[in-house]
Amino acid sequence: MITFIQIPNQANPRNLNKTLPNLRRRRRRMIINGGDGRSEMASGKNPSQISSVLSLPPPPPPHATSFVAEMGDTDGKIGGEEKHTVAAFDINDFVVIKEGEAEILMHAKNEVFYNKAQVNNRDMSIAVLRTFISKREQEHEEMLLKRKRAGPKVAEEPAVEADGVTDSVTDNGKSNGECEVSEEISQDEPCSVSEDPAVKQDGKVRGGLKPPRVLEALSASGLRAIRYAREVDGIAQVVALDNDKASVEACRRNIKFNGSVACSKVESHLADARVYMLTHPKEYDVVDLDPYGTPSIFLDSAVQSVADGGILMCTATDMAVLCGGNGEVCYSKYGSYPLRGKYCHEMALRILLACIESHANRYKRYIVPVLSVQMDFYVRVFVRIYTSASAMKNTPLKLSYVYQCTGCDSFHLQPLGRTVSKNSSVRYLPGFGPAVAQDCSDCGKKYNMGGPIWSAPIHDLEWVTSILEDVKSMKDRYPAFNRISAVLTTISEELPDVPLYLSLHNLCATLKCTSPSAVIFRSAVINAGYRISGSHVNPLGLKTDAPMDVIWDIMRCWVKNHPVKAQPPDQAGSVILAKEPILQANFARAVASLSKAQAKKVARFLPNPERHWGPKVRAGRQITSKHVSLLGVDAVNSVIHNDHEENDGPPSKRKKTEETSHDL
Ligand SMILES: C[S@@+](CC[C@H](N)C(=O)[O-])C[C@H]1O[C@@H](n2cnc3c(N)ncnc32)[C@H](O)[C@@H]1O
Ligand SMILES: [Zn+2]
Repeated sequence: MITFIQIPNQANPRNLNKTLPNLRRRRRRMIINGGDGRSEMASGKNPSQISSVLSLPPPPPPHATSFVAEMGDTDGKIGGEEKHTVAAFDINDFVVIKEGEAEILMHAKNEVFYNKAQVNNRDMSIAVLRTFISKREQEHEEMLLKRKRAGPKVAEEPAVEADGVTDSVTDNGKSNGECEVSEEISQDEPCSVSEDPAVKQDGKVRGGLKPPRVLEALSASGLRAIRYAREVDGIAQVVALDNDKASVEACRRNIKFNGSVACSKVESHLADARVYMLTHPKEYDVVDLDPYGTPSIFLDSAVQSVADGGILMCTATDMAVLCGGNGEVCYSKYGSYPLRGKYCHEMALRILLACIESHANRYKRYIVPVLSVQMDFYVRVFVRIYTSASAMKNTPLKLSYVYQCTGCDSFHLQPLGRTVSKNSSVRYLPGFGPAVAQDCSDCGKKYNMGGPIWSAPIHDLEWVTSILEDVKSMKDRYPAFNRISAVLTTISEELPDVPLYLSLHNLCATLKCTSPSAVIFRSAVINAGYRISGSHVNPLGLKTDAPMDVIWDIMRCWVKNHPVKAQPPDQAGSVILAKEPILQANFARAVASLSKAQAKKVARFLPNPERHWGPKVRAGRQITSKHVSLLGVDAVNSVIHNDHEENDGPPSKRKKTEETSHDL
């Protein structure tokens, strides 16, 4: 049985109309090719299913019942020359999964990792990649202008990048997925990679700037790599690695299945990503790490493989580790101690950033985060990487330890370093400490100390605005449009310089009082002269620059009007309430107590689109009852009892999920 599964576009079902011209074009190609085109195989094997998804009349019957791909050997050699073959396979063993413009073949045995829920992750990455490409061009143009202004000598220099490659490319007049060479790629020809990685598809002249090369270091089925190649204009090449033979075979099959643009741009190699990245220093403008669980073992080589000004995109799904489930494990992997505060998901992002910075610093490099997202069951950060021994000295200013009270959850940050400026010179010194007394000044209990975390901004708000605008301008091209635009909207309103957030519910739990509404609490903070915003990480999270004693004073004033039952005197809440407030809180509604998005009723947080929207166990692993903590009782039962309708992947193929079972 062959099945065609399409990830629905949450934004607009009309997006299917966009697919029609492509399909018609492909169908034409199928006829030219004698009915053996790749995408048509699916329609050929099950015309009614394909047609029902795409509302087309049934395609002509195929004359082939199996698809045999000739793609060279899989000896793991790295380099573009070797022939890639995949053994003959029977199309009947596969289902076709469509996400964005990519279609991948998933084998019934499901030996290769695929998680539908990661569509949010892939869409967000595509959005960042598009913005990266346009910002990079903008920066290059500004640099050329600067050179020109600097004087004729410099201006006359050719627009050549550090490694001396220039390019001037002409348009082939076709967009991704519409390349005329479709007919030329016959099944017995190997997928070829563009000889010149500088060749661009969109034909824009970029004044000597090479189009970017992307490394998808942990590629599994190649879905992500293929989406990058087909959906993002201006990419020169995507190299997809995996150290698993079945994944590389699947990736090569999928590259071929996706037609000429994928074939000309995506290369797949069997390789240990760590070795590959180490041996390709500063070669990739974009490096994407999307591992099972922790990325920690890949970071040292990844930061070396990114070109100057390039971008590293990195996922971590070991949230239990990053959120303090096992502090010592987190320390061994990331070099930071996590705390189990309500803000732990943001702390996870900041631990990952601090860890990447620390690896970058080893090579006189440093990071600039452009977007850092906690979504679904993982964190994903997008950081640019630069080399500068002097800029690197600023790192301790961007890191802090966190003191968190064991009684009332008040938290305080202590930066690792500080600077003293005298005339034009700057001295770098250790931070002053301790930032807090031995016992909590609010409730008298001890502090736990965590970190160091990245305490500088985790997003570049100009980037966030550009990404959001770009996403909105092509909403039909993002299957997860609703979700990613909601996340980006919330991020765009976050206070950029406040590292962690408070939980209003947690404050009230400490005092055992009823909760003011978020609007009333936000008004009191604003009326006291401080700033406050939401957090994309938690709908109940509140970021503010008001110090903890002001926050507690506001709550003391609230409790005066909303009294609580008497509690034992040694409890943190009782100690806090025993003090008279210094500040008299004003709860009158402040104009800015609702964010712009809230005022306009723009979606900021969305529920998961369906059940079991979560991580998966490692490819090929059998789901057993021990995965309950990761996947939930329903999901495990549905797999154990073969209840395929409950599953969000291909029937009986849900055996692959993440090893990180224990990680959530
Ligand atoms: C979570 S999956 C990647 C999913 C993929 N990025 C996507 O979006 O669908 C992780 C992949 O990393 C591969 N992998 C694990 N360790 C590796 C290593 N040292 N080098 C290369 N690949 C590795 C695994 O075989 C697996 O296919
Ligand atoms: Zn306390």
